[in-house]
Amino acid sequence: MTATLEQRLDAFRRLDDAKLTFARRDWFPGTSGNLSIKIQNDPLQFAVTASGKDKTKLSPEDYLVVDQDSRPVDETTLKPSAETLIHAVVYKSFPKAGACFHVHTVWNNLISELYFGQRAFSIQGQELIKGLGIWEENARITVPIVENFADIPTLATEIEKVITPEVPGVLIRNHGIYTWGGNDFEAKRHLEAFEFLFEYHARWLQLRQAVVSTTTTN
Ligand SMILES: CSC[C@@H](O)[C@@H](O)C(=O)COP(=O)(O)O
Ligand SMILES: [Zn+2]
Repeated sequence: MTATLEQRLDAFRRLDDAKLTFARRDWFPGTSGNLSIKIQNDPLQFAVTASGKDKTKLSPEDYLVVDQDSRPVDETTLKPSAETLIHAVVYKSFPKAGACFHVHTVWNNLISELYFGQRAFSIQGQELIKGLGIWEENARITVPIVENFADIPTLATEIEKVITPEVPGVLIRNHGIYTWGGNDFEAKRHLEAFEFLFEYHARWLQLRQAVVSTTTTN
């Protein structure tokens, strides 16, 4: 069964909302980023951003529906995001995922490079970890980091190997983050929580260094 017009329009409208919210935060520099919302599981179909668009704007040609092989369901001149395979990996790995968002920010890039040696970034005891749906006291989360392979099937395979249901995100080295959730509301909350944690940690390292330098020079 294929997605109905009503389901498509609902997914496109939700993508518009998420896209404009993230665009206001400058989370799509240089046309980077891609977003998807799942329409159905069996067979898998999801709405995804078209490749190379200015994601700070709305147009009638912003999204298309693709299948489990990341191929357009309808005849169209639009090209799905170059990274559609990664969205497909997320939906196939976690059938409860309903939306998947990808952004490039300075903070997620800095953290991905700083901790690439460990292939993971861990943080503990931050209130915003609850924004990831993890409510345990003094929780510690670990976000995997993969190499930024130019070959997207390779990148998608590497991501498939490291993503877990416990932490809804993966960093790509010097590239960006993929995060997901049960629906667009949850995926947005996860993305905001991750970005807060990355920025907090990077700024904390800077401030700590500044304090150490002042105390050692005085
Ligand atoms: C223009 S830099 C970003 C791209 O290389 C890619 O990483 C990206 O996020 C957007 O690709 P797109 O094909 O528009 O979905
Ligand atoms: Zn990207």
